[in-house]
Amino acid sequence: MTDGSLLDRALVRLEEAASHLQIDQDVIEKLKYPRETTKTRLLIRMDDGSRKSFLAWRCRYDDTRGPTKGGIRFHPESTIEEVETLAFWMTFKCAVMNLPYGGGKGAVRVDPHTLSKTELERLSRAYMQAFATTVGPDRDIPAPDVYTNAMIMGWMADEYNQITGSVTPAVITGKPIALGGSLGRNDATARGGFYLVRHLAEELGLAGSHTVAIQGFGNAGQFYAQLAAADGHRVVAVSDSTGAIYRPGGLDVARLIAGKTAGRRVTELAAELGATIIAADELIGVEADLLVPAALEEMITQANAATVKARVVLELANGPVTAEADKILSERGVIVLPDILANAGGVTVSYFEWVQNRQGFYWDLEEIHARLKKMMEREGRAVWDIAKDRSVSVRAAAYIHALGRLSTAIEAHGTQPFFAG
Ligand SMILES: NC(=O)C1=CN([C@@H]2O[C@H](COP(=O)(O)OP(=O)(O)OC[C@H]3O[C@@H](n4cnc5c(N)ncnc54)[C@H](O)[C@@H]3O)[C@@H](O)[C@H]2O)C=CC1
Ligand SMILES: O=C(O)CCC(=O)C(=O)O
Repeated sequence: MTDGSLLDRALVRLEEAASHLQIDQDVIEKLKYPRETTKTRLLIRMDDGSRKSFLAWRCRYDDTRGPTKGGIRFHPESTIEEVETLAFWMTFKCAVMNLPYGGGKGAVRVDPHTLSKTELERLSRAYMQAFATTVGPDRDIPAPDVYTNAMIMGWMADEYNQITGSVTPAVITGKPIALGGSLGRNDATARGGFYLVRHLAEELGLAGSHTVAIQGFGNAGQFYAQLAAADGHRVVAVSDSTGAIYRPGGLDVARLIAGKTAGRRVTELAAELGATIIAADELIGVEADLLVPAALEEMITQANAATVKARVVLELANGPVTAEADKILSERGVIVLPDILANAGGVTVSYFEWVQNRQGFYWDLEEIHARLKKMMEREGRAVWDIAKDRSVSVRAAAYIHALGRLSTAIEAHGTQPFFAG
């Protein structure tokens, strides 16, 4: 952990990108602060009849390029600062991909694993009751993030419809297919990263079969493992919040996923998969060509960056590499494909879901995959070219790419006052 808040540390990337562009200072001033963050307490009835309250937030960081968009996280350590930083990253992610959105994010401070299904449903519905006037298909569109999923999005969509007396599927994305969810949203985050790596494989030195280590084995991590294994690569290490396992010859991904789906920890699967249990942090330094952080922020830091052996880091998580770690990795020739590009497949297919909801006409899976691939390749190539032309990191290039679009939009809005919360 380094100085300043998580948002201060994230803003370093904005300042770096700004130094490469002729940007009006007003643009930077606008992007340095969240436009609006609402905090509330959700009071829900527990199954034993008691009442319990949970802190909850929704941040609309910047809506210059369109309604704010971003997931809702349920995590015991969520903070307002984390929500605002995640919303800042969403602002840049949507701009990198040229999606017609600004950035937002939400969270509830809760460990959802301690709740029964009915308590979880009451909490999800309470979140939507609290933020029903914040969200809206033209205002702010939530989606899943850590420890939330399609079922929770379905409850929230249903609650919104009951409150407004309408059927408005475009208010939230990542819904169950039966409620207007899009085909292909489930694996979109991983698939976007997978398309990016495949497109840049030659440049990254990853052409042909390679080995992969994945930190975090949830939505993003599991689907990445599945896609990589199906493409002939070896997944040699994975971790979850309780530990990590390693097998240089490759793990049986199908059995791993089946085990996790049955509620087991990765370490509980080690023996039957012929894998060794290693310390969670050791996963960062295992022998693998590609390291995929797919858990939480600030996992690769000054303290462990020098142990990374991979030649490429694909950030499926948001903010997994600190600025100090970035520097160490860059000095060691490790290429980092940054979160605002690498994990943008999720929000891109969320955008497709919103478009389909609004037009009332649904695409087949081939069309979703083809559109996602095209967009990841187009924006990925543009970012890569900026990195080469300007001799900057891929992260700096992604911020430059996004900031160009954001500043054009902010300037096009003119001198109207804006309000920062
Ligand atoms: N789900 C989505 O569509 C998107 C997710 N992301 C980001 O991807 C990351 C993962 O999100 P999801 O896969 O959706 O969450 P998830 O809730 O499905 O899975 C999270 C996984 O991380 C593991 N984990 C938690 N703490 C850990 C730790 N300290 N060490 C190792 N593993 C740990 C959990 O055990 C779980 O396996 C987050 O940073 C999220 O913001 C980014 C874009 C879209
Ligand atoms: O799918 C979305 O709208 C947002 C996903 C998200 O929260 C993220 O990309 O971090």
